Amino acid sequence: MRSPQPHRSGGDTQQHFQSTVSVQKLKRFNSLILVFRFAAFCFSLASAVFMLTNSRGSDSLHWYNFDAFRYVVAANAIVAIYSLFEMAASVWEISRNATLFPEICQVWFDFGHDQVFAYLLLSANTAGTELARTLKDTCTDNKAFCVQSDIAIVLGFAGNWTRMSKEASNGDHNSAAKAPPTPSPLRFSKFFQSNMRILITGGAGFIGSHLVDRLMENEKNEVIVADNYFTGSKDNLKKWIGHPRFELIRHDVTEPLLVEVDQIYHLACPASPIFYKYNPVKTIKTNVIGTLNMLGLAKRVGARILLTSTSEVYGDPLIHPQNESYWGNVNPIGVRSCYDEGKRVAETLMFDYHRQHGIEIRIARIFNTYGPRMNIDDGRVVSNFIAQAIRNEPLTVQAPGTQTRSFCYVSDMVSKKLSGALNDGRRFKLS
Ligand SMILES: O=c1ccn([C@@H]2O[C@H](COP(=O)(O)OP(=O)(O)O[C@H]3OC[C@@H](O)[C@H](O)[C@H]3O)[C@@H](O)[C@H]2O)c(=O)[nH]1
Repeated sequence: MRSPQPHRSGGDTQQHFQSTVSVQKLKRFNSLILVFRFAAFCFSLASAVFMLTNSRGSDSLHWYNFDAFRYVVAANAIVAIYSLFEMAASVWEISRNATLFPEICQVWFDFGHDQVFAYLLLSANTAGTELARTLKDTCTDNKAFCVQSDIAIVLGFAGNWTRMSKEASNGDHNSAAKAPPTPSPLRFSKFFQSNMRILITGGAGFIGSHLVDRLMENEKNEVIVADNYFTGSKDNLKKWIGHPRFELIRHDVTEPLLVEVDQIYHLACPASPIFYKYNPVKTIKTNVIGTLNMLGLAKRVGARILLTSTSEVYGDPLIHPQNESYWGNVNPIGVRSCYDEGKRVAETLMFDYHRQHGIEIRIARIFNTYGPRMNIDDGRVVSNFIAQAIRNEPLTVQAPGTQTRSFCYVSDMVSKKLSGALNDGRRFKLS
């Protein structure tokens, strides 16, 4: 089971995007497990107690004179005690939104061992049933333990059934997410502390270059920028060119990229309407094939990956402000669809790679960002207004004139939201 990182800070109460199973989903799932564990506990305990408290019957025979019945008591008592421990673990997990063990052990703890206990109960209760059947003819009122044994066996089978049902519920959860791919062995070396190698696609662009500046401040970071310079520019990165921890590659993300990195910030895509509408087919390719290529890379090298998505995944939203549970109102055939739908597919790919291959993902839906290094002819409203104001021209307000936007200054976007997003397990919201 892939689970969210324990909330170390415990204080992040915002609604978020996140890389893994949502906290609510985890809570629901752990609650379901708790119910199964409680049921198994009740049935097994009742079965064992039924046998142990059996003191009726004055004849010389008693249940403990028969191996099979002793086996029934022992198996049910073991399962009851173990279920008690499991229930305590469940309660702890639900209260902390966390899992008790590392991922691999957790899968075993949640499901793997259920079969062992289920078969223990099954074999014990089957043996008990066989014996009860043999004794049937000889069972009289004086041998009331036979009846109680039957009831205990039935309860034991019920315990077995709950364990098997819990195991069956694993299917859905297993598909929720796989364990992430293993990062490079150097990550865990005691002797060699490599730098964090970070790939930024679209790193020569407006937001990307600010992200480079921010990540280069940390001397433990090596930054590789891949950009095809369609809307980005080497000028944005000139202070880093030649720096030993920096590398700039002219590369189009629609082609595969073979690099060894620990983190990927996938920003590559024109973001301004006039640029993404210029070559819509290319825009879709960048979003779909480019994201596939980056996810393939993340899978191969075990890197975490962040996709910068957009507020445009909401299309022409019908609710304001948009929260993450809103799925949007998007025109699939409009002139902006290449970008809107492209980013939506990119988000889908991110989550499918996460669920299918365990890739650790982050998605940032960026709203309207402005600041230094924005192209003067970027076409977005802030740069347009500033350019028009400088030229003493009237400001153009496009129809209908009632539209609203959430604006964010680029350094806030980068320092508060993007740059740390791949370093911890916390989730985050962008607006
Ligand atoms: O000169 C202008 C330019 C734009 N506008 C209006 O201002 C609003 C904002 O438009 P912008 O072109 O700045 O861009 P948008 O907010 O639609 O999307 C932009 O910001 C969010 C990002 O995720 C997107 O990638 C980016 O396209 C629109 O309603 C637009 O019609 C004007 O009124 N005048």
